[in-house]
Amino acid sequence: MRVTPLPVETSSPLIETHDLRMTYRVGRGRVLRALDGVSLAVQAGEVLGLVGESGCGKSTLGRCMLRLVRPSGGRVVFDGIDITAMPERRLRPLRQDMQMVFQDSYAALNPRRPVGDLVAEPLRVHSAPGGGRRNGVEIARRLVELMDLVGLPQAALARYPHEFSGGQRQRINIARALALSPRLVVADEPVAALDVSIQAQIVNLFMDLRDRMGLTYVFVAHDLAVVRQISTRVAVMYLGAIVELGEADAVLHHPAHPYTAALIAAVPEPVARTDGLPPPLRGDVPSPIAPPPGCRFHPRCPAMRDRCSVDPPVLRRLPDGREVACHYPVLGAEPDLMPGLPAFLATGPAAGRPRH
Ligand SMILES: Nc1ncnc2c1ncn2[C@@H]1O[C@H](COP(=O)(O)OP(=O)(O)OP(=O)(O)O)[C@@H](O)[C@H]1O
Repeated sequence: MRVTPLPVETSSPLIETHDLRMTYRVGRGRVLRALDGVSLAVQAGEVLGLVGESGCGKSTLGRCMLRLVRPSGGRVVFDGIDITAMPERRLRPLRQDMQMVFQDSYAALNPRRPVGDLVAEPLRVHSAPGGGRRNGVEIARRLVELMDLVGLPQAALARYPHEFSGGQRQRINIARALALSPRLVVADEPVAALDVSIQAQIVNLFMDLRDRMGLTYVFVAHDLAVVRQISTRVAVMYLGAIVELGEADAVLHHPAHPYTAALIAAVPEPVARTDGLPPPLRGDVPSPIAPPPGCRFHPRCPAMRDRCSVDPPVLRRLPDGREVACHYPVLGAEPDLMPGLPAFLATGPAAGRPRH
């Protein structure tokens, strides 16, 4: 099942980041750049899939967007309001509109409290829409609605987290995240820890809830099949930066950045293309403490040329509307359009790299 794009407002994005930076001091005066200038905008009703290898900054970006952490630089704007440096007291009412679902379904749930208590917590902590506290009857009614929404029986409310399977616990986490009817949900690898058969059910639940509640998602996942199923647009990250951003079908069927092409090729059963795929990625992601000069992907890139090792490419718009940070984007990523690709396929990056 593919997601049906909702009518997207083009005027003002629900969430925007501008040149977002997040650095961590990691000892001996060294600085790790987890985010190095990320700018993007997500319109209401969109599902933005965030993909990239482990450590490229996906979770950090999600956390900065929701201001669970304060970025080191740049701006985060939610619904037109700059929340970058907003104190917690002022952020509090906005938090109802922005929720997160995490990968570990167990960690977020206190094992000593029944599900009803856990899901009711945000309803008790935050005021009702008209102001004032919700009473017991209102909370009980909302709990029943939420169980129905996420496909759990009402009896689940009286049980404890350990009595549920991973998929059911993730449904409980989703119910909790949706309790206050948020507008934006950042889901950080929400199905990665689940069995494949259960993954599909939870992804379908996310899609169904998005349609029913008009939600906007930022969906972090390393699994491209999942991302393709749910996303309207996709942002591909590498070492703290976006390297490709565009419509999901365009990016995943016709990758323009060699890194995107390589990620797709790394999927055991390709999600999008079955012919002439470029090689799976070889080697590890370099350290974000000392990223390579020029294009950060150049040491692993099968299409690398001299310029790539000295001149950092900026994200620029291609004629089809997508944005790509590559000096030599390859629309379609056909092997014959990407120099060095067949050799890379056979032998790996060092031998396959074209000589200039
Ligand atoms: N609190 C922290 N202190 C130091 N470094 C951190 C901290 N949080 C994240 N990092 C580093 O920032 C970089 C980006 O991490 P992040 O978790 O955002 O990546 P990711 O793409 O979500 O990876 P994964 O898929 O493994 O979760 C990594 O190099 C990580 O080690």
